[in-house]
Amino acid sequence: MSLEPPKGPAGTPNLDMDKITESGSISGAANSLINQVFKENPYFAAGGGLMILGSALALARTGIKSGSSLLYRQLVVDLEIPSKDKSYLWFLEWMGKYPQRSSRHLSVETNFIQHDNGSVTTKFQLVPGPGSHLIRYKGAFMLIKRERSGKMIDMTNGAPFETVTLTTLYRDRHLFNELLLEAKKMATKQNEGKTVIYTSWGPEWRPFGQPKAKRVLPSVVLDKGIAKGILDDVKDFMQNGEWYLQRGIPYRRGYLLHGPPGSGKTSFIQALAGHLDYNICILNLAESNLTDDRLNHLMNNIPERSILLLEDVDAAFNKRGQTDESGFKSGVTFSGLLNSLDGVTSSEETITFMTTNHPEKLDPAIMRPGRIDYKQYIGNATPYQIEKMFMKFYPGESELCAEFVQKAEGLGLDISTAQLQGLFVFNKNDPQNALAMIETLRHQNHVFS
Ligand SMILES: Nc1ncnc2c1ncn2[C@@H]1O[C@H](COP(=O)(O)OP(=O)(O)OP(=O)(O)O)[C@@H](O)[C@H]1O
Repeated sequence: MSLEPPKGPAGTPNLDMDKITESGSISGAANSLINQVFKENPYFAAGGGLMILGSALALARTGIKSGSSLLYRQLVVDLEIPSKDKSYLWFLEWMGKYPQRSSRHLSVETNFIQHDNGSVTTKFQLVPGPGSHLIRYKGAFMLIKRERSGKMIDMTNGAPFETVTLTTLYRDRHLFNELLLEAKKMATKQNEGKTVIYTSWGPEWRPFGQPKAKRVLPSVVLDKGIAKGILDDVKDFMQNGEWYLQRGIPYRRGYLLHGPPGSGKTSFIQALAGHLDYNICILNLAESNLTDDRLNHLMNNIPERSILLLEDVDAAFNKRGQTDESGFKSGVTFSGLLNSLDGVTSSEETITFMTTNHPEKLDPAIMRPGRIDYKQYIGNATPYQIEKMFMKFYPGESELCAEFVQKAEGLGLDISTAQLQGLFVFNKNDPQNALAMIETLRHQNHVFS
């Protein structure tokens, strides 16, 4: 049987037809069909064929693309760390110190480091800049891409949003966790023996400068028994989480330290945080741009192991929109503060310290247990404190100390411990002169010069 090739539209004989044999195989039939469709078909010849070919190619390309992306997804795995996440800075710092990396784009981060003796040095750290970087971690290759979003800006600080994407083979995905833990450990180690001070930055907490060397508790001299009383209470609270849980009581405790300026309220809370190995989140309620919403958000998102310190808590008791003598206008309302205090719900314990120079301005509603559970007056220097502070500055000078205390009492001095410290700092190595200058302290706002 022979397959008679169909003639083309123009009646021209097809060259391929010559190759068709008498045997009439199936392949011959297919060829003939192809010829029919592609070569002798008038639509195909008129360009329709090109269209089909084009579409077929496009389809094939899409197929290859999605096939390869499917393969990519099967073989590799990405981890995205947005700049809003806590581990973002840890990772950059870790990467800055990681030896096996090939980074061509670097960014500088300048930090000031406070040493135990109080001196400060500057440290420049080169961290991977925006772009791609390749590292080898525990035998696996990882592609690190740091990208800045051109459009999105963090409204709180004007900085562009960034992300770091880590890509590695699927089988090595467990290394992500190990890497992040290592980065966290490195960051925590740097803060060992130090107190991190957080301040509010828009709606979030950010470390304020470098972690500070811990202030030891005895360096803050309070009147007899005060420091011990607070410390015992905090410790007792921290050891009784189970007790609170079993009774369904929110696991939080509020402390109010009130008294004149410069009596050591803030210093004591910082030293207490250091003693308990806690960090501290400081919020000043007199801040003009602090609103109820921001306060609520901040109080519900305190970094772990941190004491919350609300300074000038009386600011919330001014009527909304009212400005004080210094022109401050607080956006935090009384009900906003109460709601935030009541709303703090954390599985961890929440320790809130509040300070004020004007306890008389506080509404009694804040004294309800759960808001303020422990109230302590921290006043001006008592003879007990004067003696302790003198001996702290001039060890071994007990005779001069007794004279100093007697003179202070005789003068009826009502001065803050900060003023006393000022006199001793001015006469660093001269207790005799400190004694001679004691009268200057009678003028409350005296500046030593
Ligand atoms: N009792 C104290 N013992 C040791 N240092 C003190 C004491 N009181 C004040 N100082 C020193 O005085 C300075 C101011 O103290 P601090 O800020 O703690 O006072 P404050 O009571 O919180 O004041 P304010 O009410 O104005 O916030 C600090 O340098 C601190 O070291």
